[in-house]
Amino acid sequence: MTIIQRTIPKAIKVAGVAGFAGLGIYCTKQFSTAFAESNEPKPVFSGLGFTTLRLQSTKTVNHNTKRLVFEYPNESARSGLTLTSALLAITHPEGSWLPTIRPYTPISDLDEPGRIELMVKQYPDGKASGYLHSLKPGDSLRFATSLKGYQWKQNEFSHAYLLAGGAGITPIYQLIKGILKNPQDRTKLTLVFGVNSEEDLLLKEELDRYATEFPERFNYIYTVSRPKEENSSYRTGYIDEELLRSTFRESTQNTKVFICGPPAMEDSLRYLTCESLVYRYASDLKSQTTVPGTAKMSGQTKSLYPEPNVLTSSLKVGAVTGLRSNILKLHYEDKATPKQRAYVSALSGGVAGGAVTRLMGGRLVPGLVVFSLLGYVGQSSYNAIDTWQMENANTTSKPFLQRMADSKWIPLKSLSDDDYRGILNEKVLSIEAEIALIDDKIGELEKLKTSGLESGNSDPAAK
Ligand SMILES: Cc1cc2nc3c(=O)[nH]c(=O)nc-3n(C[C@H](O)[C@H](O)[C@H](O)COP(=O)(O)OP(=O)(O)OC[C@H]3O[C@@H](n4cnc5c(N)ncnc54)[C@H](O)[C@@H]3O)c2cc1C
Repeated sequence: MTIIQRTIPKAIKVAGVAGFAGLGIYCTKQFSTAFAESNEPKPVFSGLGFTTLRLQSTKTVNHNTKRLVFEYPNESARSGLTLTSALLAITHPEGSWLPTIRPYTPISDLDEPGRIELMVKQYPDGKASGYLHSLKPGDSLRFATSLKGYQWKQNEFSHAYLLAGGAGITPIYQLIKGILKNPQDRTKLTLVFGVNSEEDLLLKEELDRYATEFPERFNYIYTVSRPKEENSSYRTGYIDEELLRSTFRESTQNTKVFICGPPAMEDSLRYLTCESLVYRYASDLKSQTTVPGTAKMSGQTKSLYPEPNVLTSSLKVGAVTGLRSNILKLHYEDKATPKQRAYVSALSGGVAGGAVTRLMGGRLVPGLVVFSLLGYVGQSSYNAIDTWQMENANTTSKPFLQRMADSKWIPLKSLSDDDYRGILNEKVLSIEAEIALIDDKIGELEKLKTSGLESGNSDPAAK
C-alpha cells in the first residue's frame, strides 16, 4: 500500500477515488432505474453476499441423485446468473463444527422467475452432498456468492465438443440449454457423456428432447463403463481416445472442447486436444497406421470451471486480505508498526488460510501453519523492502557507473571529493618534498662551486 501511495500523486488518487465513486453511483442508479422501470425485482444472486433460500421440493432421480427446487423470496425475481455459473452452497454436515462449502450448478433455466433447481449426486461419505440429500421441503439453505465458469459468447465457435462424466453433466447441460434456447446462437454441439451404468445417465430425457428438437445442431453419444443390462444399447467403456477420434470428424478450425467431470477424467482428457485428435484421425485414414507421439495440451481444450485450487487460492487471498485489513483498522486504527503488521498478517493468514482450506475439504492444521508462515514472511519481506525504499528515497540516486564502482565485487573504486582532495594533497606534499631535496642538492652544488673557485684563486697550481 505504501508503495502505491508514494508513486501515485495525491491529485490522481483523489481523482481516481472520485471517479470510482462516481462510477459506482452511476451504475447503482442505472441498475436501480432499470429495475424500477421494468418493475423487476433485484436479481437473487447479484453481487457478493449470502442468499438464503427455502427448499420447495425434492425429487429422487436414482439411487444416489436428487433434484432440489429452491424458491426465491420474490416469485417474480430471477437468478441474475450468466452462462456458465454455479452456486457455492454452505452446508452443515453432521459432526462437523465448520460448514462445508461446495459448488453446485443450476439445471433450471437461469432466467426462470421464482425458483432455481439443482441436481445433486450423493457420494459415499460425501459431506456436502450427504447434507443436501438430508434436507426436507421447508428447510433453508444458504448460498455464498456465485462462481463463474467459462463466459460463453454466442457464435464464438462453429462447433463445441462437450465431454461430461457423471454429475459433471450439470454444467454441460446448463451450457447446452443456454446455447440452444438462444435463437441468435448457431453453434453446433456434440455431447460425449460417460457414466458408470445406465441409471447414471442423468438428464437423459431432456437431452433426448433437445436432440429431436435441434437435429442439425445437437447430437450426443452415451458411453457406459459398467452396463447393468446384458444387451445394452449404449456404447460400452470409458470416454477414451478411440471414442473421441471417431467423434471429432470436423476441421478443428473454430472448434472448442469443454470437459467437465470427476478430476481423474478431466486430467486424462485434458491432454487430448481437438486438433491432435482430428489430425490423428485424418492420418489414420490415409495410412491406416497408428500415429506415433503423445497428444499435447493446447488452448483448444477447456475445463468449464477454474481448477479447484485456483478457486481455493482466490478465496484464501480474499479472506486473508479482508481479515488483515479489518484487524489493522479496528484494533490498531491503521497505526500499526511494521512488526505489528507482520504479526497481524501471520494471524490473519493462519486463521483465514486454515479455515478456507478446511471449508474446501482440506486439513485445518497444515493450512493454518502454512498460511501463517506465508503471512509473516510476506509481510516481513514487504517491511524490509519498504524500509529500504524509504531510506533510498532520502538519498540522491547515484549514476550507474558509480554504483558499479561502489560494488565490492568490482575491482574499481569510486572516489568521493574528499578522497580525491586527500590524494591530491599527498601528491603536492611528495612534490614539495622532492623540490626541497632538489633545493638541498642545488645548495650543496653551489657551495662546492664557490669553495672550488676560492681554492683555485689562492693556489692555481693545485688545479
Ligand atoms: C463448478 C462445479 C460445479 C459442480 N456442480 C455439481 C452439481 O451440479 N451437482 C453435483 O452433484 N455435484 C456438483 N459438483 C461437485 C460438488 O461440488 C462436490 O464436489 C460433490 O458434491 C462432493 O462433495 P462432498 O462434500 O459430498 O464430498 P467430499 O466429502 O468432499 O468427498 C467424499 C468422497 O467423494 C469423493 N468425491 C468428491 N467429489 C467427487 C467427484 N466430483 N467425483 C468423484 N468422486 C468425488 C471424494 O474423493 C471422497 O472420497 C460441482 C463441482 C464443481 C467444481
